[in-house]
This record gives sequence, C-alpha cells and structure tokens, in this order.
Amino acid sequence: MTLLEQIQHKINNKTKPLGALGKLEEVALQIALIQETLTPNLVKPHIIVFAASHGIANEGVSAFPSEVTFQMVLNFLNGGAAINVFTKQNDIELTLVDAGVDHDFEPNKKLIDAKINHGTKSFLTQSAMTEDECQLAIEKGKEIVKNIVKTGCNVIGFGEMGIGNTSSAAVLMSKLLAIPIEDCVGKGTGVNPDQYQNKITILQKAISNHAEVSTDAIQVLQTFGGFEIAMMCGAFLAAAEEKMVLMIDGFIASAAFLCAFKLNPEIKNFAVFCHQSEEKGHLLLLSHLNVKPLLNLDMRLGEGTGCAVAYPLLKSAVAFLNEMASFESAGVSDK
Ligand SMILES: O=C(O)c1ccc[n+]([C@@H]2O[C@H](COP(=O)([O-])O)[C@@H](O)[C@H]2O)c1
Ligand SMILES: Cc1cc2nc[nH]c2cc1C
Repeated sequence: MTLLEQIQHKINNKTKPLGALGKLEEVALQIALIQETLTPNLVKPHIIVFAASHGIANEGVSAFPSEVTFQMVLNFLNGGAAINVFTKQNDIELTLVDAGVDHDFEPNKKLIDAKINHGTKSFLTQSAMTEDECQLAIEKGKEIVKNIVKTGCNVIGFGEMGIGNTSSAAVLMSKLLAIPIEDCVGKGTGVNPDQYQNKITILQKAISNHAEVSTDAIQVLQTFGGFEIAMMCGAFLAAAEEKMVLMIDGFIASAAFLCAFKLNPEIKNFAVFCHQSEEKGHLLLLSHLNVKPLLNLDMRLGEGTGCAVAYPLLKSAVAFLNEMASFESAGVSDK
C-alpha cells in the first residue's frame, strides 16, 4: 500500500460511518501526507503578521487613512488586536514584522525589523517597488520562516496589515488569473458605494498605465504588490520547502499565495485554506485555485485571524487520526 492508501485506510477504519468527519478527514489526510506519517502532530503553531504601508492608499481606495497601518502595529505590540486575542486563546505564537511601514518604530523585541522602505510607491503612476526591493522582500520572508523552523514549529500561518492592500491584492488576482478587475475588487475596510466606484476606476487606470507588464508573477508583484505581500509570498515558498503545514488566511493572504503558487505550484499540497473572506474576490480566487476553505464566518479582517480561529480544527483533525479507536480495536461491527 502507498502511504496515501495507508492513511486513508486508517481514517476509514475509525469508529464512524465512512467519510462522516467530512473536511476534517481531508485535513487529517493532508497533514499526514505532508509529514509522511500515519501519526502526525502539530508542533509550536506560529502566526507571522507582516505589516506595510501602500502608496496606493493615498488615492482614496480605502475607508481608512494610511496611518492606521502603523497605529495597528502599535496595537499588535500592546496585545490589543483581534489576532493577539485569538492567538493567545489557542496557544499560537505570534510574531510581528515591519515589512515596510511608513513609520519609525522604537526598537522592540516583539517586532522584527525587515523594513524594505517606508511604504511602496503609488502604483497608479509608478511601479510599487523596484526589482531589488521586491527580491529583498521575498528573501526576507524566506529568512524569517527559516528562523522559525529552528524553534521546532511545523505549522505556520501568515497574516497582514496594510491599509490599501485589498487594492494591491485585487490587481494581483486580476493580472495573474486574467479576470476583469471589477470581479476582483471588494469593499476592503468598508468603502461606501461612491468610494467603491472610485476604487474600481483607479485600479482600471493603474492597470492600463502599466499595460506593458506581463503576467510574470515577480513582475506583477513588483508593479502592483506590497512589501507585506511580497514577504508573505517568500514566506509561503520557504514554509512549503520546509514541509510545514501552511495556514492561509483571507483575500490578501490568498493573493500572496497565488504569487507563490505561480512560482511553485507544489506549495498547494502544504496549504490549508482557513476561511472564505467576505471580501468580494476571495471566493473566485479560491475557486481558481480549486480549493475549499474550512470556514465561512463572514470575516474580513486579515491579520491572520482566519488562521487563528481555524487552528483548533487542524488540531481536531490530527487528534481524531491519532486517538480514535478503529472498528477492530473497539470491537464495533463495521457493517
Ligand atoms: O483578509 C481579508 O480578507 C481582508 C479583507 C478586507 C480587509 N482586510 C484588511 O483591511 C486592510 C485593507 O483594506 P483596504 O480597504 O484598506 O484595502 C488590511 O489591513 C487588511 O488586513 C482584510
Ligand atoms: C482598525 C483596523 C484593523 C485592521 N486589521 C487589519 N486590517 C485592519 C484595518 C483597520 C481599519
């Protein structure tokens, strides 16, 4: 029997009707395959939140001003954000990264300084980053994950904070999947109908101003991305290389995943899609990746909160596989 057949056999022989644990069975199979074992375990769960400022945020595409990005980083450092609460609740380690926030933070041992620049340029008229900045952000993301692997962690989620980043994510999705931008744009932090129309117009203009940009993932990321998105892209690539279980959060995280997937499609085998965001493009993005998310709680926060609330489900998947009796061991008739 192949390992896949052995794991499936183990799942099927648990004391339950065939398939009765639904998606938990798929997750258990996936985690066992990632770890190449019939007895997987989840060690030192960790969520990394990458924060960065966006030049495009100054074009009226968000309901909130750009300063909220650095203000929320301070909130993360003080333990007051949703991701602080949910990681604490579920015993998940939290690491914060300044990927490129337009603010000079006091040195703080809880904040990794990976600042590429003080925010990206507005991609309405310029490239968001230089080629070097984009490469550096990807490399930093990889390096941060490689350091976390050394702690023994084998399950990792990524979150982001960046006012304006639903605009970046929407354009990445539109360019990389050849989907009209209108189908990729949502309300983000909650723009009103007029602002929503303006957001679409701005992003259409941005795309036509960069008509020369191909569908190459790095070129698209450099032109329309954010430092947190590029860093997350590198982080996904490194985490999959390390054979970790990857927890994927909402719309922006999925757009970063899409960039990484275009660079290495193998990473999908390591990815658990934690939730379906309320953000308009997310369902379409997930369906293009041909994946089903675990939860739909109408969340649209980011920060890795979808990963943090879904993590107990991964624990349940591993626990049933390791701890449930089989029909044979429990003396239960299987037909
Ligand atoms: O994760 C999501 O699906 C998600 C959906 C909508 C908004 N967000 C968060 O809101 C911010 C981006 O929204 P906006 O309107 O400024 O583009 C950014 O900080 C994200 O973390 C996140
Ligand atoms: C307050 C606030 C918190 C956030 N967390 C992630 N994105 C956010 C956007 C806003 C506006």
